[in-house]
Amino acid sequence: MKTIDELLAEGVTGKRVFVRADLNVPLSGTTITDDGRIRAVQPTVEKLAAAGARVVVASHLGRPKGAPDPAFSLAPAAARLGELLGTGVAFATDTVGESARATVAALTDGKVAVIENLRFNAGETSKDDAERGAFADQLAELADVYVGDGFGAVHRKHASVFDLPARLPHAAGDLIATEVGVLKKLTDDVQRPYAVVLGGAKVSDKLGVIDHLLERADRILIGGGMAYTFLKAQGHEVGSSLLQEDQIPVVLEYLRRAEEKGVEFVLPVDVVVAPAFPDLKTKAPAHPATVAADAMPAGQMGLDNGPETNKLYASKLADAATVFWNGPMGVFEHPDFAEGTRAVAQALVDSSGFSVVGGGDSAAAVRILGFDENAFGHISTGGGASLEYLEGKTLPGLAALED
Ligand SMILES: Nc1ncnc2c1ncn2[C@@H]1O[C@H](COP(=O)(O)OP(=O)(O)OP(=O)(O)O)[C@@H](O)[C@H]1O
Ligand SMILES: O=C(O)[C@H](O)COP(=O)(O)O
Repeated sequence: MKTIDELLAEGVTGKRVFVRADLNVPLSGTTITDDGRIRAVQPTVEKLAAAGARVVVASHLGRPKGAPDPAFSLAPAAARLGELLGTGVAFATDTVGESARATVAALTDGKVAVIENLRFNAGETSKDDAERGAFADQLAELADVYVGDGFGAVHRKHASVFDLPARLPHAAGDLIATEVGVLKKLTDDVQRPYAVVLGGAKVSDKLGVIDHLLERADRILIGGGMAYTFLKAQGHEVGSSLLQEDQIPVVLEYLRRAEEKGVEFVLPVDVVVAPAFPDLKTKAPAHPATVAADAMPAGQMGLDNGPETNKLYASKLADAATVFWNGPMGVFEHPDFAEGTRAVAQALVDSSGFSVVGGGDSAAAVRILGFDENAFGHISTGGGASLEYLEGKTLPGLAALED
């Protein structure tokens, strides 16, 4: 992969450089609750601007349905990037339309523009090569050079991640270089015991990584929304908790293989439940109750690990030489369900092993809960992306940058 410094050495002054970032930040309305992913791409944008490039920053945000949706506008992220750069940024209210073309045409050397959410266009995420390609062609008209630096999205075979770099001279940004450098350590030369903590809400996306981890990890700790498919598979009531019912045979097989291979597979022994998903805007009291994991009342929703689980997980992480953690242990955005996530973060801070925290919300969680970023070995901007990297999968957004 060409590095950004090699690209700069070739000269970018006056060139339009398209930076595919991952500005998929957590929002409460239009307020950014954690700007970590914006700060993570800032050095690449600054380097390019300082070298006189006309920088066009693009990203997805959330999962809109291929059409404009104000709830998923990138405007707040663009404004924050402008503040961080100290120069402001121009903002195009569409992605490849009149506003984008005019905004990019008006850029002068060293200035930065952000275009609207890539996923407002069906072509971005289309499974049809031709549809994706057609959208990539439109994006390519906005730029002379492509820089891939949205590590959090490199596992997506999307137009801006995979098809666009094939159409333009390309390089990898500094964030991608750093992320890949750290994750390589976990695949090439992992120090043992190696513990992996998995949680979060993208259960169907992430269950598959366990197949690979059973060959690599010494301990696998499950929490968050992922736990309930396992508890259900063991025959327990899970009420209205997040559940991937069709994956029950798969997770039963994981449990069987873990036993056969001597991989310690740890599930919650108690959970915090509530009658409904909490209101994250008002943070109104959610009426939580702690119950044993094998005695969840029907009609209740599991929203966090319980205190006994927190102690158990801390003990399993205390002597780990390496820990990879993706996915919050509960709905940490609400104070009634933040303890499980806090407990895992604290266990990593207390342990002397090397810890990697990966994922948009996981990384946001440790910062929002007040932990010092430097207390962790590495905070990755990629959740699904880092898991798929660890699985050894070919990541479309990295493959597209190689040549
Ligand atoms: N028991 C649960 N039920 C429902 N949602 C949960 C539960 N536990 C955690 N979550 C939610 O999971 C979300 C984060 O999950 P996700 O899988 O997106 O992790 P991530 O760190 O953002 O990774 P990625 O970068 O791949 O998105 C949080 O918003 C949190 O509220
Ligand atoms: O948050 C993430 O993991 C990345 O921004 C990718 O988002 P996606 O899972 O919606 O593709």
